[in-house]
Amino acid sequence: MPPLAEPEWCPFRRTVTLFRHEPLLLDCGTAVTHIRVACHTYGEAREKATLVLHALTGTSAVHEWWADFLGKGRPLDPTRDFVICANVLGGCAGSTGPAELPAVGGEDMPLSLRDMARVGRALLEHLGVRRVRIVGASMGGMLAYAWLLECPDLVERAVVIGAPVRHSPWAIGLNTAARSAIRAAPGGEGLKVARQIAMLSYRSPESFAQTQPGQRAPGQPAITSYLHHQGEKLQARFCERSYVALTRAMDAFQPSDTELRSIRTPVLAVGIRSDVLYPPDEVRQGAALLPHATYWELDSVHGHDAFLMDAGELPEQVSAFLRS
Ligand SMILES: CC(=O)SCCNC(=O)CCNC(=O)[C@H](O)C(C)(C)COP(=O)(O)OP(=O)(O)OC[C@H]1O[C@@H](n2cnc3c(N)ncnc32)[C@H](O)[C@@H]1OP(=O)(O)O
Ligand SMILES: N[C@@H](CCO)C(=O)O
Repeated sequence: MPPLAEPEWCPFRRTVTLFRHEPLLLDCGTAVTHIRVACHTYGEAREKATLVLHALTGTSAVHEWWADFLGKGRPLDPTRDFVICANVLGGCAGSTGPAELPAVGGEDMPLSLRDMARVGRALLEHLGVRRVRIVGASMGGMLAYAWLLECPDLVERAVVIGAPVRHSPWAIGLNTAARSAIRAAPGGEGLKVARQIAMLSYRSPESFAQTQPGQRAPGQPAITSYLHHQGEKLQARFCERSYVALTRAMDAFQPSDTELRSIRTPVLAVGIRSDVLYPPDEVRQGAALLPHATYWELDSVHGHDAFLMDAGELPEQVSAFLRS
């Protein structure tokens, strides 16, 4: 997606790239140095900030993918708040990626969501931020739970949208099939298939019945050319090694009930009525383990990706929770 023009309401937007030279111990037992973090900030720097945690293929450029949420009078309001979003460790949008980390056992270093939270803590220290409210969706929502476990001293409130407290066999299975496709056809073709599998889980039968009915060309169902197009789009903008690293980190995120019950921070957990990847009952039941979680459900037919494409009343709900 080409960069959008700088919005008028956001005079302080900038990109910061942090280099952390001190060693950081990762969950796999390896200490890494020279970690790079690419981030966008919106609004004037303050000690208290709102941290946005992006989804699997997202970037730190929130203004490019979450316009309903960022802006004056919106949940992420740079005229009132210091808003930060960083590309995750292991991503491919400016932060240190798998190819830049040492291999472990001949394979790319395994990364965890807690490792990503630790890198985030270093970023906040660099920016002079002492307290955050966090908002994450999808992988970013799981990462929010990792923050609550890893950095409870920093987080005041958390909004978790369309995300489970741990990855289910169903979600791991989908990722397993995606990684098998990448392994079977490295170099880009497998990543396209991985995206096709993922897109089926990001929407819903009803969504596709509405948006992709009939044929695109004689003999070609619309959904078929749609999935091919989505595969091509991801292959053009994403790295297969990051895809493997990030999906592995999500699959490995398995906090115990006891750990989740120890979270004292107020949480708003949002389920999406038609989400087949993380069904709303799973989101609600997981959040119920937390002593201070409330649940709200977004009524959309468009499945998991509704937080990006059919947010409805979600921005108002998030604003109300963050400001309460
Ligand atoms: C909290 C977070 O961090 S979320 C992270 C944000 N994620 C990202 O920014 C990256 C991920 N982005 C996305 O997943 C997407 O941009 C979404 C979900 C926001 C929207 O998906 P889109 O692909 O833009 O929308 P949609 O599903 O309607 O598809 C539209 C595209 O498919 C094409 N298309 C639609 N139907 C068909 C068809 N039958 N055959 C071929 N092409 C088709 C359209 O022409 C359009 O193409 P273009 O994007 O090249 O212009
Ligand atoms: N469609 C979004 C959400 C996936 O969880 C993405 O590609 O990152």
